[in-house]
Amino acid sequence: MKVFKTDSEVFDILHKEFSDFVLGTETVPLYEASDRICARDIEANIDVPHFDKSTVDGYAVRCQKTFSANDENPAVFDLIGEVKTGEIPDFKIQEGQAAKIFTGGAVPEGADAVVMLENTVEQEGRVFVFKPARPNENILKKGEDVGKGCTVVKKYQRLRAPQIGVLAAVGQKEVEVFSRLKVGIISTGDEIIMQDQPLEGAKIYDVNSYTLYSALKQEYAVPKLYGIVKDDYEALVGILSRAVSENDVVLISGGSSVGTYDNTLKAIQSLDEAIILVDGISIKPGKPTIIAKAGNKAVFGLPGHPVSCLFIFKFFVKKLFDILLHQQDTAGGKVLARLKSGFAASSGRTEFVFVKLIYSDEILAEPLYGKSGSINLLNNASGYVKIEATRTGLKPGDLVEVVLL
Ligand SMILES: Nc1nc2c(c(=O)[nH]1)N[C@H]1C(S)=C(S)[C@@H](COP(=O)(O)OP(=O)(O)OC[C@H]3O[C@@H](n4cnc5c(N)ncnc54)[C@H](O)[C@@H]3O)O[C@H]1N2
Ligand code: MOO
Repeated sequence: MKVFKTDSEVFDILHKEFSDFVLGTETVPLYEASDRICARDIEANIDVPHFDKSTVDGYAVRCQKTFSANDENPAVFDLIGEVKTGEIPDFKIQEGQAAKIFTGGAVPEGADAVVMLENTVEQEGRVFVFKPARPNENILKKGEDVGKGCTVVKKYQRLRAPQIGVLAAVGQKEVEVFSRLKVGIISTGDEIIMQDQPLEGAKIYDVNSYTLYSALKQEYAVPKLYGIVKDDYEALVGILSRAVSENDVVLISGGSSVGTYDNTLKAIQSLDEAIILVDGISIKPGKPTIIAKAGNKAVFGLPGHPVSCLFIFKFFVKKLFDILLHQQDTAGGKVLARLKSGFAASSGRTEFVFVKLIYSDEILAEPLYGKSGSINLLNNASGYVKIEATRTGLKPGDLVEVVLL
């Protein structure tokens, strides 16, 4: 008899088999690098700032003379010049001297503080300072933001606005990132048709190509459609081999359960260096899922039912992506919610129940009932609740963890 794997066994297999996957890299302009994954540690090759920088408009001085300054007894300085923003001053500040400076200007040598304009009065070549200033006050020291030689962005780090900002600050115009995963999508089944074909007999429109394509667009992936393949072993082998040669991961939906089982499984087995890692998972929905490795490529035989297909994508394919891309778990956020009504779970498998969240005084989770064939179930769902195989169900009022979709 066929032995079904548990969900945690499948996670372990994915880790074991795909952790050493080698990702390609490419160099992209920094403007285009948003959300990309950095391909190497990047060290700053300059200090930021690379000069002592004033953070205010005011006067650069040696601050000791200001220590006892107050409204009645200002410290008095001789104004000896003005710092042009963007230029390193060609003069030095001595005891008792001040130079006018603007925000972002380079603090002249000899000065150890900048007093804010608001705390001073300038009169006939002299500057009166009415408040004490501390050493380094209003100065961003050379290298204080980023020190030369320090790692600013790490390999596998996701580049968001702050990381892009720091790379811009150290003078990078482009950055080496990991290439997006190439993912092929194949739908199978004699009954599946494209939306521009007439809806005759018991044909149905292809949903899985669309849901998978759309879900992949939100991932670190480039989806490629290979169309609908009839229940024909030779045709499937042909398209599957091409898809595997052109992609890192291939997703075939349909034909994975017992009826047409042989086609998908056999087609995968026919691939060069194919190893079937998983053939059936003890979960609901998604039991008839196949996972295989062909060389260093991953192939998924996903259940045909649109809900099961998309759920397996979210639960296992996304997990594989996290492993390939060395990312922490990027599955949805979680919220605690109180069950609005109970439900029975009797399959003997780990069950995932879709729920709609209702935000009132507390967050309520309303279970959604429907079969895995009904895509509108997912359309109405906010997330899902996991029920371990050992449980027989959940009661109204139970506190549950909802993984958001
Ligand atoms: N005797 C058994 N029958 C079934 C079992 C079982 O264990 N024993 N498992 C059921 C479960 S659970 C699922 S899930 C489905 C999975 O079946 P397949 O992966 O073989 O998929 P198909 O039979 O090809 O299709 C199932 C269903 O989904 C529709 N479908 C398929 N592809 C698409 C698509 N691209 N877009 C929209 N809808 C699609 C297809 O027309 C079928 O209605 O098997 C159960 N049966
Ligand atoms: O796995 Mo099926 O997805 O339970 O409907």
